[in-house]
Amino acid sequence: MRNPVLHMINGIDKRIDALDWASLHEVLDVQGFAEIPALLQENECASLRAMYEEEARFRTRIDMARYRFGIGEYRYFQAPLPPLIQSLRERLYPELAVAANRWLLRLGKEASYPADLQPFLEQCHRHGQTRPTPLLLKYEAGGYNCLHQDMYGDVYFPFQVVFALKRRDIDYAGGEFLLVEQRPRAQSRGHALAIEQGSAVIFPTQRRPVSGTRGTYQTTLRHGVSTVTWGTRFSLGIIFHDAQ
Ligand SMILES: O=C(O)CCC(=O)C(=O)O
Ligand SMILES: [Fe+2]
Repeated sequence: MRNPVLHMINGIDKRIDALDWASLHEVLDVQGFAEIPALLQENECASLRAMYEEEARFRTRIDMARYRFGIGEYRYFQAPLPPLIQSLRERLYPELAVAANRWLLRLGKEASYPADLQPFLEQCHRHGQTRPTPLLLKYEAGGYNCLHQDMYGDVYFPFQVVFALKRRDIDYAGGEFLLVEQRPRAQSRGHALAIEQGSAVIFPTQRRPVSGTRGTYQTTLRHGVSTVTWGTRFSLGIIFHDAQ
């Protein structure tokens, strides 16, 4: 177990390095998604929530009902990203790129994801995807997010990460993070994840490889949020590919 005092004083970079990545990789390979326990501190969650009201930080605001995406609102940050979010994106990327390349190999494909975020973003930029995608989401009672995928152009990274920024059953109830896995020629399987404040889920953007008796096949995943029954739920989405 990590020393809780060290955990408090260490910056986010050190906290990410100190995660049990061996077990996260194993869990990702076996079940396709993995929970990261308490990575953000309470004051960090509070400061991220407070940013929501600072209009100048965002490039786009989406009223989900308008597009029939659900009920709630989200805002995409504009460049330059706040340092905490930049660090999360930069520091989570390299481990997830290792997993992404391992998944390509399992499918008999060549490893193609650069080891670091910057060259990956340059690939996005060459495809006209230049707008940053990290976002804050806010749902009031009655809010929800329909099952969806977040691809914003030809280039996309196969993992994304979502952080809960409010306390379950104290600040809000319901609002589980949903993942539905569509299996070829079989019924879909759903997962409802109750994420604690400061914790996160790593999940596949689009597909994941599954090893079967006749080799490796792929399932398709969609994610969303179940109805918030009371209170306000805030979350932070870290998407690694930029948008068109
Ligand atoms: O609010 C949530 O937990 C869902 C976030 C989401 O859709 C995303 O990060 O792409
Ligand atoms: Fe999403």
